[in-house]
Amino acid sequence: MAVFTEVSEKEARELLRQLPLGTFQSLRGIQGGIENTNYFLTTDQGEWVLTLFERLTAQQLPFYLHLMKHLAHAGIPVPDPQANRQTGDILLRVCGKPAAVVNRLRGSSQLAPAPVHCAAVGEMLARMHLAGRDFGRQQPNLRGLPWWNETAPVVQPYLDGALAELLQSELAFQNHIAASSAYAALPRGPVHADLFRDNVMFEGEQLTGFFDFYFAGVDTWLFDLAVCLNDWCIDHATGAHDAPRAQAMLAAYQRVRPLTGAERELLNAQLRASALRFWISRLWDFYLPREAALLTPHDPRHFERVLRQRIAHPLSLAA
Ligand SMILES: Nc1ncnc2c1ncn2[C@@H]1O[C@H](COP(=O)(O)OP(=O)(O)O)[C@@H](O)[C@H]1O
Ligand SMILES: N[C@@H](CCOP(=O)(O)O)C(=O)O
Repeated sequence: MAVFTEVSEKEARELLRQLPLGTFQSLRGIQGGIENTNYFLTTDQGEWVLTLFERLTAQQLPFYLHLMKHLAHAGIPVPDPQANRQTGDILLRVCGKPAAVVNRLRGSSQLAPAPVHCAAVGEMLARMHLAGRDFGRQQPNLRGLPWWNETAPVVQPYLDGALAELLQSELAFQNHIAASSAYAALPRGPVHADLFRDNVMFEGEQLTGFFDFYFAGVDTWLFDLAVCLNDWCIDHATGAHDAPRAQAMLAAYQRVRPLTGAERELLNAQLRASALRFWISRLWDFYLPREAALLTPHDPRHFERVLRQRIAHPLSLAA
């Protein structure tokens, strides 16, 4: 769980004076998440989520917050950042840190998804990709290939020989893929880039929202789909793909936006890329942790297993 910065009731009341969200009732630190400080903030008008950004800067944040606003206005169920009543700003400041207040989504995470949940995620993901096409701002995926190249040498000294070798060889493979003409042909746009089970809300089988856009960026749509397939459609104990869930997600995605030839060709390379991305970030969080009042780091070995599975058993696409 993560509360890196303690927010007092006084500071919350002060914040609410800037926002048209009613009067303070309660503030509660949220368990879960590893990047930012999150609180549930309740007023007489409803429930909100207050996020203090711990790593992201005031230069990076407008992309995420305006993307959420853009998608919310396009009818995609995502949290809508609330604006300062006087300045209209959606990037706020709390305890000296950049901050945002968004509406609290209904529902809860579906941590044991069935094919029907994977299909709902696939369909909404494709709708979100299409809705992002006319978003005007640009910011790369900050956890993309340049960050992997920069961070792998930092974590490598902590790994034994076989693991270091896997890291190096996969990174070399991904650099090779990124230089290919098929990769250049992949459709791109704003992507979520971290749409794991814990970043989607469901009420029963109904998807009620995508949230936590703070790893979003412009990247290939296929990478975003690969992130989802590697989390929603695997057996968590082994990392192996679960065919009914994977096919449900792929079919639902493609009913909205069929994959191009280049995407079909590179699906497995991007599944490996997504496993590598989260393996590196988990190694980084594990071996170079930050201080937090409430924090449970994620297990890096999980994505090492997922990567090995993706290399050994490519996923086949139905014709
Ligand atoms: N808009 C929201 N609506 C409802 N719950 C939310 C919302 N944003 C965050 N949460 C809750 O807070 C938890 C942590 O948020 P998350 O964005 O995943 O943190 P982090 O940015 O640190 O990864 C989520 O698991 C969820 O329970
Ligand atoms: N989903 C990533 C880590 C990012 O954490 P989140 O709580 O912001 O989704 C992982 O599982 O490694």
